Amino acid sequence: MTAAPPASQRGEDWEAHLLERYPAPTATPPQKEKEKSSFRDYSNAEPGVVAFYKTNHELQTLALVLAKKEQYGKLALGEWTVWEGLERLNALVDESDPDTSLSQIQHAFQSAEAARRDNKPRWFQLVALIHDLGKLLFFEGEPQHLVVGDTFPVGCRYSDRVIFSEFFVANPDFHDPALQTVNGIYEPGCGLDRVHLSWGHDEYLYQVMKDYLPVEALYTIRYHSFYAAHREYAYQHLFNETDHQMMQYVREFNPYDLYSKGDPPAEDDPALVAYYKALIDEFVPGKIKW
Ligand SMILES: O[C@H]1[C@H](O)[C@@H](O)[C@H](O)[C@@H](O)[C@H]1O
Ligand SMILES: [Fe+2]
Ligand SMILES: [Fe+2]
Repeated sequence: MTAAPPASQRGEDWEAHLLERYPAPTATPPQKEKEKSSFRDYSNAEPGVVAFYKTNHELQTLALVLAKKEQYGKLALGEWTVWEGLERLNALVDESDPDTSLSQIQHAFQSAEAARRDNKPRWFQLVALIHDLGKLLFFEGEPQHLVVGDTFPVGCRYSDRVIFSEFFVANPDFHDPALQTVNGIYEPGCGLDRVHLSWGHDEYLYQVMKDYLPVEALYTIRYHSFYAAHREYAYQHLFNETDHQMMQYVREFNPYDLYSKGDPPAEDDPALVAYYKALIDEFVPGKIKW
């Protein structure tokens, strides 16, 4: 492997060298198709996954979500590059996820490589790489139930299409009639932008990336964990026209997030790293506020 030239001298030659040294993977591993139904099988989930959702559903109240939005919306944690963020994630294993016990940086590469293999646009590949980066809130001291897992609206009736919805009975909001009508504190058709989802890595990373990425990318990041909506078609009464259109991007992205968890982990290859560092620099160069 040739050592990377300094950033200022990396032109087309360097890119060409990378592509030659590290061509985009071509064939999708054939065994993946038949395994699709075995992902997100919560009925056979480990006790840790069930315990995670019990805590998550009990503690994520409207009041807590508003407080976390206020706290982290200031982006006052520090300044670092996206790559540094990815490196921070390396030590995290997601307790809510029945499908992977790899580190999050491996998941980031698997997802991004799957997108690259299918020749998805550059912004889509970047989303695949960084979509879970908000999980670094865990390293700022947040417990996993405020960082990972599926998201759901707070401030209105819980849908039974949210996984483990039986656990909502222990949430204080469940016993507040004003928060348990179909629309709750929202106007029908108000649009998801006005709806507060349970706090976690999606909303946080959306806030961090707001000024850097195209709207399709931001929307995908913000709602990728909202399975009740993008997979189960719940909460449509809160959607506006934009949501109906934009949710297609989330649905298009989902297989690259979910099914890539069955792919072999990426090799430790400097050219792979260089490819993704260049991709990051294209959209989010240098240090940004977190
Ligand atoms: O367990 C997973 C994991 O935490 C993902 O990052 C999140 O996006 C999914 O919605 C969740 O089910
Ligand atoms: Fe995620
Ligand atoms: Fe993910």
